Amino acid sequence: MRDETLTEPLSDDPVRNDRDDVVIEVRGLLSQFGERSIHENLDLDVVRGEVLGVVGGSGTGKTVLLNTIIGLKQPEGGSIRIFGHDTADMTRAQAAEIERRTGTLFQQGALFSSLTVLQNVASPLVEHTSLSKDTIRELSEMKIAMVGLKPEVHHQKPAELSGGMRKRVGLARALSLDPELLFLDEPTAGLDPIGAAAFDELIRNLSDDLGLTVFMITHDLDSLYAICDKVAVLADKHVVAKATVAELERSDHPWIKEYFLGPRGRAATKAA
Ligand SMILES: Nc1ncnc2c1ncn2[C@@H]1O[C@H](COP(=O)(O)OP(=O)(O)OP(=O)(O)O)[C@@H](O)[C@H]1O
Repeated sequence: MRDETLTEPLSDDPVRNDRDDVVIEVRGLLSQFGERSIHENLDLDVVRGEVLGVVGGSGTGKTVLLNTIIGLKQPEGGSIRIFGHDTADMTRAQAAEIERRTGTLFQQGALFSSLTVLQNVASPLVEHTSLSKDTIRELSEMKIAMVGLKPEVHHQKPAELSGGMRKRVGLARALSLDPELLFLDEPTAGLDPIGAAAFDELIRNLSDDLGLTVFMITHDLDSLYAICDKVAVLADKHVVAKATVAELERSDHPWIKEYFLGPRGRAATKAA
């Protein structure tokens, strides 16, 4: 159960929205590996058009939550609805439709090392559409330009690129099917502060321009302040709060307090 004291300083209902523009609805989620539970009774709503930051201590289950929402891990209990479809009860066609409407940037980029940048970005289009080769190439080139990469990279392999460029290629691939919903697992991890700020700005602009809903796991406080509309906090095996950073700064939860009001949190507040 959520700590009721936490709901006090936060807006309306911090975790559940009960609104019809909910894109992801998680209810009573139970996630386990063997006997060990990672999530218990976890509720979360992600609302259309919001950039949601997902934070929590190391090992609290942020990546497991993402993997469970996108269907890479089956939940042991509870329910998950994406675009109104219950993920436990979908036809293959519905699952394919959801895959087409979502894009994911995994923590390590998960690029195919033997393929060029262009081939990597094109791969979801090859898999999910019957477009001609020329159209796929043109669309992929557009996505590569959209994430701020030059045409010179088209024929390079991932290993020839910097970490920041690889992240951008991963983002271009995640955007290749024009998703409505984007999952990002620590997109700025491993980037220098300037590269991270540029990547943050890119995500915010994409969200604003394309109306994307973004689910972004991050440890990067600067990203939370710079681009997130709301932040969901994972602790004690569930989402203990979902609120704006300003609201979370007033929370009494010990982990949230330490996170936002500790030295790094204060530095990020000043910089924001
Ligand atoms: N395939 C697996 N088998 C067993 N345990 C797993 C597996 N995947 C994750 N776990 C465990 O689930 C817990 C949550 O892992 P997860 O990667 O979701 O944490 P996280 O919050 O994303 O952490 P970090 O911030 O360090 O990336 C960890 O204790 C991890 O060891």
